[in-house]
Amino acid sequence: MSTRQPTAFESIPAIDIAPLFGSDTAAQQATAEELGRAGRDVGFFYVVNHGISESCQQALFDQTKRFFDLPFERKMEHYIGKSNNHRGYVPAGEEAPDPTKADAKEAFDLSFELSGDHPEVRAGTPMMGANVWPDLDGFADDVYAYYRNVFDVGRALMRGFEQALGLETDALLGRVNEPPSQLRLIHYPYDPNATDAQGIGAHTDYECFTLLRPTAPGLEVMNGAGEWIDVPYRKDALIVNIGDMLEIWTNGAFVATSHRVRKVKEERYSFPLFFAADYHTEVAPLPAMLDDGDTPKYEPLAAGDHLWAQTIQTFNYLKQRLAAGEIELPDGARGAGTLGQHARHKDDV
Ligand SMILES: O=C(O)CCC(=O)C(=O)O
Ligand SMILES: [Fe+2]
Repeated sequence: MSTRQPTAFESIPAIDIAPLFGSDTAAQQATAEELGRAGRDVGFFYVVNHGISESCQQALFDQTKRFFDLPFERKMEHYIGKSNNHRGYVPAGEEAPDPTKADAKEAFDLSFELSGDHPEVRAGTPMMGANVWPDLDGFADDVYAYYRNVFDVGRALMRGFEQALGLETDALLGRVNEPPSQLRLIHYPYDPNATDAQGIGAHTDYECFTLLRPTAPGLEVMNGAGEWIDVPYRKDALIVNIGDMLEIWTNGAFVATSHRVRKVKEERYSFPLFFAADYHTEVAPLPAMLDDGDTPKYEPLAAGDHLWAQTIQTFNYLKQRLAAGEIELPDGARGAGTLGQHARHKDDV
């Protein structure tokens, strides 16, 4: 696959997205163009003036710390392997994108909340349904309040991308109604002895894009020259990166940039919201993204099946269910880490 690479960038841009929430159409267009440049050249950028209050973010941090500070047995009461829609506590070692290198992290996974009588849930669509919540005062309210806010920022960005790409209104956002968009609460514990352990190995994200709020430095992204570039910590920003689905929709005009988390000397939390398309969306290069004579560079992908297949191949409890014949890989599933820029760089990292 010969798709574009990001440029040999040395830093990632910051974009003030306040105009996306206002009514000044010229300012909106200018912001959309900045988003477009960043999506094409870098695949990563900070967004500032995103509108999520500090108190909302602080409540998320406080609740997350309270949860991860619980004894292991209490956390395991919410073990993700007890859930039938992939919600709950992910102990260190459970998720292994590269089985030869364990990530030094634990996590708590939640997603778009759907009630048990929703048709998708009744139909048994993977990963759809209700969240699992620990019995901690205010945890569900505070964490889901952040979810709603960051999801709304994602919607505003999706609109901006439509504009940046010259697409019709709803060409992208019309496929985002009740998506399997996960919010992960991630904890990278401080371990002074594990100096060369990775926090999280190199990868691209599977969805349209990700909105990340870390609490400390450690994130690195790979530029078009194959060099790892540090993403300095900014308290006032969310970090946005393009994922596989937007790379495919744009026929490679936007790049899903590889990234990783290196071990840092401090305890670190991070909060990625993976902004996905609706489960049954077919993601394929959009006709409007093909110039005359261009051919699609990507096979179509079923959004939800792609997420589910990648998840099955990277979580131990799901690998076991697969081996036991309790679940099946969706038809046409791709191997883990075989798509986009990451697949091209895989041997370099
Ligand atoms: O923790 C971070 O800064 C990044 C996490 C990440 O890349 C991911 O979970 O996909
Ligand atoms: Fe990621």
